[in-house]
Amino acid sequence: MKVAVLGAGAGGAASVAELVQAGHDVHFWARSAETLEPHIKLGGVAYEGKLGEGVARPALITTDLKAAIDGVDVAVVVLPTFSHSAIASALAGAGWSSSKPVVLNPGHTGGALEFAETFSRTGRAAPPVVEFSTLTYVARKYRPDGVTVSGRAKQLKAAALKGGSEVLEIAGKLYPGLTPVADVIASDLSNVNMVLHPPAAVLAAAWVEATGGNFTFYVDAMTPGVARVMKQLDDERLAVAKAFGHDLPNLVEEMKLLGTVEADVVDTSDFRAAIAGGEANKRIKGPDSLEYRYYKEDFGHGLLPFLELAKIAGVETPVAHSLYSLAQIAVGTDYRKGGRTAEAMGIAGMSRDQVIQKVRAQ
Ligand SMILES: NC(=O)C1=CN([C@@H]2O[C@H](COP(=O)(O)OP(=O)(O)OC[C@H]3O[C@@H](n4cnc5c(N)ncnc54)[C@H](OP(=O)(O)O)[C@@H]3O)[C@@H](O)[C@H]2O)C=CC1
Ligand SMILES: CC(C)(CO)C(=O)C(=O)O
Repeated sequence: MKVAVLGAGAGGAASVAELVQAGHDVHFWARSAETLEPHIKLGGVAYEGKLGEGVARPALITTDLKAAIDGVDVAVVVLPTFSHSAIASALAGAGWSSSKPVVLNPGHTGGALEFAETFSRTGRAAPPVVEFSTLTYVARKYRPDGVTVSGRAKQLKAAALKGGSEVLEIAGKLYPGLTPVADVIASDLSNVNMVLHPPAAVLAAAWVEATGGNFTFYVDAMTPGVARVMKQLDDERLAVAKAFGHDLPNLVEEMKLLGTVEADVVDTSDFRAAIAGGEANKRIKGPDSLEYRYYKEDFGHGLLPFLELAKIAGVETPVAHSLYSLAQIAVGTDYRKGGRTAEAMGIAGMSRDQVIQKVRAQ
């Protein structure tokens, strides 16, 4: 397939590596010349880890969005989710067709809804949008022209707004291992980062500020108290999902499907042991400051849309509220500004049944 990969962070670089290896004709786009320059110099993306080792050479590397999407069958957005609205506007402006699929890898919580809402506000019908519940990789860019991939999701939840099974099939050809779920609310609420990051982000904020993140986030900061808060937050997530008609696995079971908790873990209620024992995440350091995406993205584009969905479903979520409020104060921000509100997702004022109807209408 002819694919535009939009984004040159760790996820975008890993995607280029996997898609080029699989024989797809890849156009690699990023907004800044500075980020792309090392890749242009190398002629591609150096990769190591779960995808093997080598240099993946896409057909085109460019900051010109029009050139990147010219003639492609599908666009894959591999960017922090706080940029989904900006990329939706940019794609609409660059002439993206309303009939060609866009894959959000990941969409996290509310990605497809926000993307479609922003695109349609430009006056054109939104294209089919497929969202993944999380990124297909655990990956970091330790060098400017390359990526280290320590995990590749085994089973990953995905759903589409418009186009249904047809566009999910296209996404599945690009990224084997997708598990289609009933609707985007089910994939929204399967976003593990929304549960995995906020408890330690808030409870270990002093540690982050004092050390610049010199501790392991999923081992050192996965203390018994953090794990207890995480478990309660996860129960709230499952309750909201249930109110929308979805029986979802708990966080540890979901991470087992992804492969970030080891397959032989039996006690899925012991969050601390299961998560700290995961090989893919084990060595990942804490955030270097309160500016890191765990503080921005997982609140403004994680817990915020979650709280909006919980409100619509009429489910109490005191732990999510507490973490959200404390993070706002600690970070000194208002997550609603530019955040994924109900309005941004195009579901403001809707009842639970109206939301279900909206996401299931093909
Ligand atoms: N990495 C991982 O292991 C995991 C990541 N995820 C999620 O996957 C997504 C991608 O993650 P990852 O690739 O690691 O993120 P990165 O932090 O590596 O991505 C940074 C890139 O995003 C670009 N960017 C930021 N804002 C915009 C914008 N408005 N328009 C265009 N480009 C933008 C930056 O561009 P520039 O260089 O110009 O600043 C930069 O190149 C995130 O949602 C993340 O939470 C989920 C699970 C695991
Ligand atoms: C470490 C990981 C992959 C957790 O699974 C993550 O969520 C991230 O870096 O954003």
